[in-house]
Amino acid sequence: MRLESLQLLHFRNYPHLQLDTRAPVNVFIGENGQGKTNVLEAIDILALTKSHRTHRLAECIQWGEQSALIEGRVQRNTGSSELSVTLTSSGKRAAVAGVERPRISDYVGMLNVVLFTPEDLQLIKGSPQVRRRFLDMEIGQISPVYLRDLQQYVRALSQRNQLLKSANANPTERITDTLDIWDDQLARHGSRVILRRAKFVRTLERHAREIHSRVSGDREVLSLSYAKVSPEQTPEQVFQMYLHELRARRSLDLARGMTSVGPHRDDLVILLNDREAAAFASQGQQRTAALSLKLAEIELIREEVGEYPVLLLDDVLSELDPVRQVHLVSAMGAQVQTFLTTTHLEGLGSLAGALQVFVVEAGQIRAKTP
Ligand SMILES: Nc1ncnc2c1ncn2[C@@H]1O[C@H](COP(=O)(O)OP(=O)(O)OP(=O)(O)O)[C@@H](O)[C@H]1O
Repeated sequence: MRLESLQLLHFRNYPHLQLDTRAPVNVFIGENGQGKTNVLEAIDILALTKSHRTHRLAECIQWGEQSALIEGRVQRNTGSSELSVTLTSSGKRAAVAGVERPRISDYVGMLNVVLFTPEDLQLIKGSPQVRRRFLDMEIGQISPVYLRDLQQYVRALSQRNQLLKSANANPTERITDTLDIWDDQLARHGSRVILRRAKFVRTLERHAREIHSRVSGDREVLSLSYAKVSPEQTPEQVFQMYLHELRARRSLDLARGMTSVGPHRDDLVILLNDREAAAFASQGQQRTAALSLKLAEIELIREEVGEYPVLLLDDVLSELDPVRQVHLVSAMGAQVQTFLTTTHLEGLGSLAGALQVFVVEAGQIRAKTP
């Protein structure tokens, strides 16, 4: 798929921007702080209605303005569509061809993106939260059902935690019956989230393993596992297992006033040659593993949705050594439309014919003619 045009209104440091982005590789070049990342952030929001930089989308509205608008035309095998996301201080609205989609899960997936930032190099070493977010963002864009299950899970979790806290503050309160109901709700939604993540991780592993073996020169085998759940288990089995764990930890949860087990605590475990990469892999090995996971995501989305996603690379080339750069660059262009930010064009020579270079300067962009 391709993002053919992008329009911004009062987004970050862009009062107004209109870009023709039909080229296979769109490069945004400029000094620091000029607005390169802002463009990728806008595309990320257009795709996912979320920003990788902030949870508070209102921060993206240009200072002094009331709202921001991101619009883009997406060309897919099935046809083209006009997408838009409006940000205001009170929330966000997403629309297709001008018609609002009140449920975000009915919007996400119209434009698929894989974003790779220097922070993604922390995927291996970072906290479990980073990896959970990675899973949620990626599964969310290929499965609207997953997004709904996750939302319902988060709601049930917050209710259960409130109940635990109030019981903790007031030990004489009888809450067993109510807690039984919330345990059931939590296990119902949570088991769907767990099973979907386990399935995603299994497919991701298949792609990542092959890519990693290539990038590491056949020296390393990458394996992934998630929450000790096998994708072959039935929903009922996972439900019973999770419910059992919730019951087993009930007194602990009551004492702590919070839920100690479930998808909000699970981790994606990444192994290199059967050893946990976070603990044992060198910096370089961790970078290779992160790169393999990102490239695997591209393949996985193609498998799931039938065409390649758009790749967004935020200042990541300069973070990789020449060997890893070559692997990343070889994924770009012909089939995978790519948007990247950089301060120099080094390393992109092989893509010369596919490049459209945009020069970014203080919230203004001009297309550089070859
Ligand atoms: N809400 C906003 N309104 C107006 N300007 C903003 C807003 N948010 C951020 N900016 C401005 O956007 C600029 C940063 O843009 P961006 O992060 O895209 O830079 P960059 O070109 O990617 O830089 P670097 O190469 O350092 O990453 C800063 O000058 C900042 O002041």
